[in-house]
Amino acid sequence: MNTPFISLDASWREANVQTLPPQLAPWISEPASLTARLKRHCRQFRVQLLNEQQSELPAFLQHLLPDTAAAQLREVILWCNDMPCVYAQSWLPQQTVTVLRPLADLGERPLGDYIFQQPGLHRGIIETTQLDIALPQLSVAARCHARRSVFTLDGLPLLVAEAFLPAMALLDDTPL
Ligand SMILES: C=C(O[C@@H]1C=C(C(=O)O)C=C[C@H]1O)C(=O)O
Repeated sequence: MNTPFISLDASWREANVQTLPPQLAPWISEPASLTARLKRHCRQFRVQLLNEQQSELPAFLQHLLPDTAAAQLREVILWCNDMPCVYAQSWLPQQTVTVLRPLADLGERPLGDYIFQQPGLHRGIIETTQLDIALPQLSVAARCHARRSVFTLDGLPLLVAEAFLPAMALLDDTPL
């Protein structure tokens, strides 16, 4: 079984804006596309693909994506102004990818640019946690706030998790 770069097995709870750090609260509670919000806050935005492969769904995720035998794991870094701001890990069940073919090989196209264009998109609750993120190739080793949601596209599920890296603190709060 191929494993993700980073395990996001932690104790997740429904996001409560009151308990989130003020600077990150708007990002963690953003109901629309994180890609779109990041693009509004940086001059240069890009997706670095770390990993895109068939993988077994980890046991701690099975309650979120029930009846998912096989899934595509996608791991990316979202870069803003040449700073690594978000590590994202998405799990795309085979039955979802079979129907929504563009999900099979997004490469460096942002997942959000696709799913938020689709009619019939529904976002489930936003859960948050804090966990240790180590990305030695990016000289990142920090305890980070993270969020995750299950989306459905006309009933087809996918799970998206995002960890906010230390460079988020360097992003200008005001949109450009
Ligand atoms: C779901 C979104 O897509 C973003 C882009 C991702 C990708 O390209 O893999 C993954 C998670 C998000 O940060 C979004 O924009 O909200």
